[in-house]
Amino acid sequence: MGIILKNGKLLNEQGELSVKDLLIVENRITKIESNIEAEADHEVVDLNGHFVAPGLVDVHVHFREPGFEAKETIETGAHAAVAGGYTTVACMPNTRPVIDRVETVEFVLDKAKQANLARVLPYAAITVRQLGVEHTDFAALQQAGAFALTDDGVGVQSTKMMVEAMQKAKALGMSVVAHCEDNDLLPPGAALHDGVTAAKHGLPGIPSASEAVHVGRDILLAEATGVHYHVCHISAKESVRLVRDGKRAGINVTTEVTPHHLLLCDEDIPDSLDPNWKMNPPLRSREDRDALIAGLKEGSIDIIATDHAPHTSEEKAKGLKRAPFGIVGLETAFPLLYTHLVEKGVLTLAELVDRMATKPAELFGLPYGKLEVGAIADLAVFDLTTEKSINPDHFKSKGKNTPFAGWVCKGWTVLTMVDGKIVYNN
Ligand SMILES: NC(=O)N[C@@H](CC(=O)O)C(=O)O
Ligand SMILES: [Zn+2]
Ligand SMILES: [Zn+2]
Repeated sequence: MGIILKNGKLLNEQGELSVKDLLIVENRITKIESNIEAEADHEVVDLNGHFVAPGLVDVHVHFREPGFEAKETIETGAHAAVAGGYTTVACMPNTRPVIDRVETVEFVLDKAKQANLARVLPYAAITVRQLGVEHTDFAALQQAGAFALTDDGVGVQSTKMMVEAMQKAKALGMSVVAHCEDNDLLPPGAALHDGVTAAKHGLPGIPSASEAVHVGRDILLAEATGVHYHVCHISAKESVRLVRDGKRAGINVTTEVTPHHLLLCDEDIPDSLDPNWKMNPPLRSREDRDALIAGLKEGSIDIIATDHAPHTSEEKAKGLKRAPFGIVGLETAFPLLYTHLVEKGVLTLAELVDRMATKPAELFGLPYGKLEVGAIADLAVFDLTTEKSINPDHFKSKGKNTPFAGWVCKGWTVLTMVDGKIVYNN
């Protein structure tokens, strides 16, 4: 019994690639060797020298179910995940109803089980209906299987609500994950960063301080409460500076950055102001983008998360001001980052895998993200040589909203395995 994955290229301790076979028995990797002899009851899959990585882990996706199934369902989202090499994703609670009660957590877990593709771990909201007024029942939500606590989609405006959430979360050993945005600093109708592109088009802008003020506040509250505090989709250089300083002070703060904030800046937004370039937080300045890359490289920024935010084409056709914020990311993250960071020498392949699989699992105490004997068999195989351009029509996701259409990349998923079962085979 078992599956032999033959002729895969794996990273060794020195960060070099070497050809190996893997034996998977039930849901574990039981052997990684140069040549594993197949026995009669082994299924053999030839990987043709493609790159084998631990399955990617994304702690920030929006799967829209319940309530917004036209944008995405848990099944289509999970399909997009495995098509992108992701084996575990954590989905955000800004659904309708909000994931703020036990029944909704159970609903998501149930749908994920039915889809039987990626592992889908639901966040629970910090506040009822994400209105920022009353805490949810953290203990009950944790018991039901909530991954962590967040009001992603909106910032927790009240300092009192945030500090008390941190105190309760700390007592339960839960992480607090924050969309950092101070609404007092937002001009009405702002869709772009308060920078050159907004100015060029005479538009109001979203200032970096609207993010950084919350990052700073919450790091101080994390210090006071001792909770694990994680910053969502960091975008501004000021925020990176605050996280770096917090880490130096020994505070338990971690953060994620998206592929789009690493690869794009506001100067890249086309004059058409296509709403596929509208997301929250917005693409900031070139300097901000450079600070994010440096932060990721040095470890001030811990991990990469996509903030996969599908919306319908109708919604995105409403023009910059009226279209919703958000872009999809699951099916393009690895090819984009492999091509534009690894091939250009900004990150090593080992660093990319660390930031997309190993570290995200580690930060949240998940038993995944490692490719070694004894590990749970969650893995992804990528083709690092064939070039293909990004075509949203080919996405498994219902969301086609991406600014990366037409970008030519390497690093496309060949095969994804979750818990010892092949769930995607291209
Ligand atoms: N990132 C976005 O632009 N949009 C997200 C919300 C969020 O992540 O804050 C969404 O739910 O669409
Ligand atoms: Zn957010
Ligand atoms: Zn989000």
